[in-house]
Amino acid sequence: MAGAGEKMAPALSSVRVNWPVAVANRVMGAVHAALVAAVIGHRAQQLLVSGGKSLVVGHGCAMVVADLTLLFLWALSQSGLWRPVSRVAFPERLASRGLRLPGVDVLVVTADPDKEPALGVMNTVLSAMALDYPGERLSVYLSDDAGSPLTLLAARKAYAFARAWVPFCRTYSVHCPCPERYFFNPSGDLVADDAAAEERLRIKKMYETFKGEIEEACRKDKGRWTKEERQDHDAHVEVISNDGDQQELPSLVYVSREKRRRSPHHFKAGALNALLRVSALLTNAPYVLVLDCDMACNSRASALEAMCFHLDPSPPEPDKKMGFVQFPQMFHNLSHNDIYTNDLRHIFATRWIGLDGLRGPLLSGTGFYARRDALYGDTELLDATELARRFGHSDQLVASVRNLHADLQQSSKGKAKKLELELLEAVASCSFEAAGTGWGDEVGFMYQSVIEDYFTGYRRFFCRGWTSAYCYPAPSARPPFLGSVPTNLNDVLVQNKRWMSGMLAVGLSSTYCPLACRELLAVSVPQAMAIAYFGFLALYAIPALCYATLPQLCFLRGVPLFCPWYAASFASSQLQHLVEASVANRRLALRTWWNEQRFWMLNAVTAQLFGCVSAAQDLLGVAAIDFDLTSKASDATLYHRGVFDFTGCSTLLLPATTLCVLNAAALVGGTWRRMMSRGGGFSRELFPQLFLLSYIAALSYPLLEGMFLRWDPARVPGRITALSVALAAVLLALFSG
Ligand SMILES: O=c1ccn([C@@H]2O[C@H](COP(=O)(O)OP(=O)(O)O[C@H]3O[C@H](CO)[C@@H](O)[C@H](O)[C@H]3O)[C@@H](O)[C@H]2O)c(=O)[nH]1
Ligand SMILES: [Mn+2]
Repeated sequence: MAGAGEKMAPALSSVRVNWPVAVANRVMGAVHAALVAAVIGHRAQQLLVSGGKSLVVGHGCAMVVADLTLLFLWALSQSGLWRPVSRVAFPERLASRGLRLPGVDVLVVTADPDKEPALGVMNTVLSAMALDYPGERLSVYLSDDAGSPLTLLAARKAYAFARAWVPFCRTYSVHCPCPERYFFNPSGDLVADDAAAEERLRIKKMYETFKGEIEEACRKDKGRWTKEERQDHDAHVEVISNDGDQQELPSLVYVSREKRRRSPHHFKAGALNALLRVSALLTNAPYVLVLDCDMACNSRASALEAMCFHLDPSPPEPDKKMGFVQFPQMFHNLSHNDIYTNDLRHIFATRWIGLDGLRGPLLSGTGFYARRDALYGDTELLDATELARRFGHSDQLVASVRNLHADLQQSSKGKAKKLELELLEAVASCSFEAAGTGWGDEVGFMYQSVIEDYFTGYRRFFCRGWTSAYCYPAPSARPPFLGSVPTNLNDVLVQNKRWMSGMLAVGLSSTYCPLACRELLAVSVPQAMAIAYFGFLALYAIPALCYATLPQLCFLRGVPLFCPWYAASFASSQLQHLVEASVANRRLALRTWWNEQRFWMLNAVTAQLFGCVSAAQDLLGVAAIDFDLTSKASDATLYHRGVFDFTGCSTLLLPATTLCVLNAAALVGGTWRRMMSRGGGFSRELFPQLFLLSYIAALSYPLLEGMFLRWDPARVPGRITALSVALAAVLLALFSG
């Protein structure tokens, strides 16, 4: 701490706790906890006085399990609401500090030129090259897992275009570094004077030519490469830039690691680790920015902003050891009526802000600036033999690890060294890791989960005492990065299933369960809870299944299931949800609330349910979890009209459609039976069930409509509808008495 009177340099960032929201969250949390305790107490009492009547006991026990699971998940989720904060970075103060900016290696990953069109990937590459950062300290590495000549060709062309684009962005202080968006979707980023306008037109023409060429090449390339060729190819590294006359331009390096069908490639984490090694040999920057191929920079400021947190020697929380600075995932193709809740509001506009007030948000796969040495783990005291064992047998690589420590603080590395291509390709080969190195376990991005971001953030950073910061833009500021969301239901569910199974595999792992991780519990219990919450998220499938069957079957038989406390705890959980969504949207967010309720229910009995199944198979060693790539090229017309697009939906949707038919049938059948019964009408005790069934019917209307009222090609596939009706009929016949 500076003594009184001592002049302190202005801080590079500030942090403020949002107390009104924190207090509101805590009060609502306390009320909800009390109400749920009352529900569970009441249920237990009912079971005790039931005298062992088997029906009541059966239903009662299932509902207790459902409610305890809900309570467990809810309790874990609360730490992300406890202390929301907002941060501001002051990059303009960096210059006055006289700090040397460290090098940054940008790691961009792509895997499939059909699902990830080359033009989009190149826009991401170009946007990173145009970041507001000294060109000689910025390098962009593109990993192409398909080893596609098209992507390599596109990268060469992109570099040629960057020679005009990057200087243009710098000269005219362009805000949007992504050319496609700058030229065709400008948002307040047009240059004013004539000379600038002329230059803009010239660059735009160049961009159009570049775009035309890429699109033409894509057309020619379509279908030329088989899946087998993409899974089986040599390593290829090409330093596209690095010529003498372009000192100021960031270098661009194309890396296609070797892939062999027999050798596990560990998906994105494997690709990132190959990039870490190649970049260590060439530029060895102390910081890396990771970008998915569809997550383009939308502001040029993020690199300097991130450095405000990494470099500030007197941050507001001096004990923090900043491992990475995470920016939110935001998306350019969101619909106003976001029926698939693609904006991930729950994570990026709520939980991460809350976790930032504890020890920082979780690593989110893309849009983060991380310290290379933190990704490497503790290496400072290791001797040469141990370094070679962990990092692999490359003298140059081991030397780069050593150098990293020598000058982390002063390092301004960036210019690529001249190296033999064989050296670079050797570290990108399958055999390099296969030789029993620590990659994927002790070093780099971790392999044990397909959700490499979640797992790496947790094990590599938080367990080892590193913290993180969340750089969420002010409402008036440009989103720092913009990615793309899947636009049909099947893609969304497949993506969610991967997340759910990957996270649950960590949650259920006897070695890695966050609630049993001593290192983590020692630094922060709330953070362990938050990490565990995501690790167990898929378990929502269990209560969802109970709530989608038991109340329905009991309603048909006229058996009441809920006490009045249920209504109160249901209302309180809805209120919490509405407040969360409204705080995030800065207005009463009824539509967001409704869309999220609906998608939550749908997701629970599809992606989360199948996520549980694949995590269980993974644990038992029956089948490994796969990384199904998300398509970035699906038709978005229906999504933008707010209509569910069921194209391609498969068995993944079946539980949802079956349960929705069951619910509708129970609602109609149960009401009919009550009306026809002697004395007619409902007993008061059945009202909560009547309400629940009606609520579920309203939420699942798009499914019912997609099965029975739509005839367009994007309706629920006929065989899924037929199967659902048959399954629901069997369930009703078996259990409705
Ligand atoms: O074998 C692979 C598989 C994927 N990728 C790349 O990984 C990125 C993410 O894949 P995507 O299909 O877009 O997955 P998403 O579900 O959209 O990604 C989310 O979920 C991932 C974890 O499952 C995180 O890594 C991502 O950052 C996060 O945005 C893309 O650039 C892919 O090209 C590879 O390089 N190699
Ligand atoms: Mn993606």
